[in-house]
Amino acid sequence: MAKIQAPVKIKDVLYVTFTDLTHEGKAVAKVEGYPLFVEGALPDETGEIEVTKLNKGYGFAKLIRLDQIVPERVVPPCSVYDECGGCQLQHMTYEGQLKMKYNQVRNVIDRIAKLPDVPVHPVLGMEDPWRYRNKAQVPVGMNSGHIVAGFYKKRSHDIIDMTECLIQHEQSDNIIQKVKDVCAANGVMPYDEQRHKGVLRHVMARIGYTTGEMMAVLVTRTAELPNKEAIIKGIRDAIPGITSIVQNVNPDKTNVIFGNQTRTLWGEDVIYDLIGDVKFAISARSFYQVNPVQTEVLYGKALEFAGLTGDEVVIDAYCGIGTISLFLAKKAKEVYGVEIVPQAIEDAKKNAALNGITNAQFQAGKAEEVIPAWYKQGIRPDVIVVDPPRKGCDDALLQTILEMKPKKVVYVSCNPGTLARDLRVLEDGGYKTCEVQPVDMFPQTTHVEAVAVLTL
Ligand SMILES: C[S@@+](CC[C@H](N)C(=O)[O-])C[C@H]1O[C@@H](n2cnc3c(N)ncnc32)[C@H](O)[C@@H]1O
Repeated sequence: MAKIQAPVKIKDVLYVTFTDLTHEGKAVAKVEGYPLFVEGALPDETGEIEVTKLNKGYGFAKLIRLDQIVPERVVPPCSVYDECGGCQLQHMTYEGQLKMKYNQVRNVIDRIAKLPDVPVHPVLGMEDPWRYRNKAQVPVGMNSGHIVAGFYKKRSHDIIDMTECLIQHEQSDNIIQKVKDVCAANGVMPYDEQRHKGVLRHVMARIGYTTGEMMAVLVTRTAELPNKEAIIKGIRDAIPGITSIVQNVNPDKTNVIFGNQTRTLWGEDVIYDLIGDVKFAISARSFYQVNPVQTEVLYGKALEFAGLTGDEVVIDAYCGIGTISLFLAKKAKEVYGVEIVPQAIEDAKKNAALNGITNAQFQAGKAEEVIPAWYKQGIRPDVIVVDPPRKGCDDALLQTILEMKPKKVVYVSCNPGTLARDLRVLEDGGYKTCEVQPVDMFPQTTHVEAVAVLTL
């Protein structure tokens, strides 16, 4: 194996100044230009670190002590912040988080898209950046004779028992605790991953943010749920207002949470929620945005950027359950949505019907294959909205957009790096990026979404 060239050795203890924060929330300390990534520090802080791992071109170190700290540093309010790994920025003020996310987007728009003159607006953050998630799913296990439910400890499958998660809706905490207690009281054994024995594997809680409807999902290894009727009664008694209790069966030895079989034990098969004035039916397995408050902010921006007057043909590529399509349909002449997951397309069609929307059509398939076929059939969109997964748009789709020449492209992105890469392709093909608006969908974590608008 080639020897790694680095100016430091494993176990070296160094005094450093941190200069930057990576998109994963790790601080960067450079030694003779060689970057070391360190958890728990912030830019401009100084302190002692111990080198733990060396790679070609970069390494890792652990923080021993901080010497000078910055005003952006706060005490993380969550008691299991260091162990859990679900949040990465709780040790930073919310203002500091928004500034960091802005820099992240600005940086790639400058460096990768090569658009230093394009305005990137300040990040649209939340008034209250806590308790925003509408879906919680946690593993269940046994620890010292007690049933525990919580999150996997960083880089392990040890379950941290927790009674609250500060980014989850309060009712999700309640549902998880009560389901755990009721199952324990009725002799339901938690799943033992090592021996592939036991019953209860995961608990999921879903909340309809605007309707207050609540769903509890028990993921079990066996189809049979011991003391089923007592469990249903126990959960209903313990959680007044619950509207749906569902069982999902996953008999496999796997890290995948859900199995293929889902049945409603009591109540409704779905809960409902609203984004703007569009109603969505959400089943146990449906994909649905997890931060409903900021989803409305993000889609509101996409709608504003699309500038619809009612006469436009719109394509929504990577449409999921049609959230953006249905949000736009009320202001457009026609909307065509395409999505790779057939079940999501079924949900999109149901949600269109639920809202009496008749000018939205949906097709299952790859955006990069379906949209060129639509083009051949003579469909000429005025606006194309794309909301791809983290890897960004397929190049074949970008080339089709350049051929179709819609007046506007609205790009919704969960990964600034691939957004910037794709903006460059569209710019080289003749589009102009007018502005970029980052939106904070996931406070306390390092993720940032952004929406950009391009015109011809
Ligand atoms: C970031 S999500 C956006 C979902 C939706 N716009 C929303 O806001 O709920 C990206 C979606 O793209 C879908 N997807 C991934 N690759 C795809 C492809 N090649 N063609 C079409 N859809 C794809 C995923 O299944 C996922 O639903």
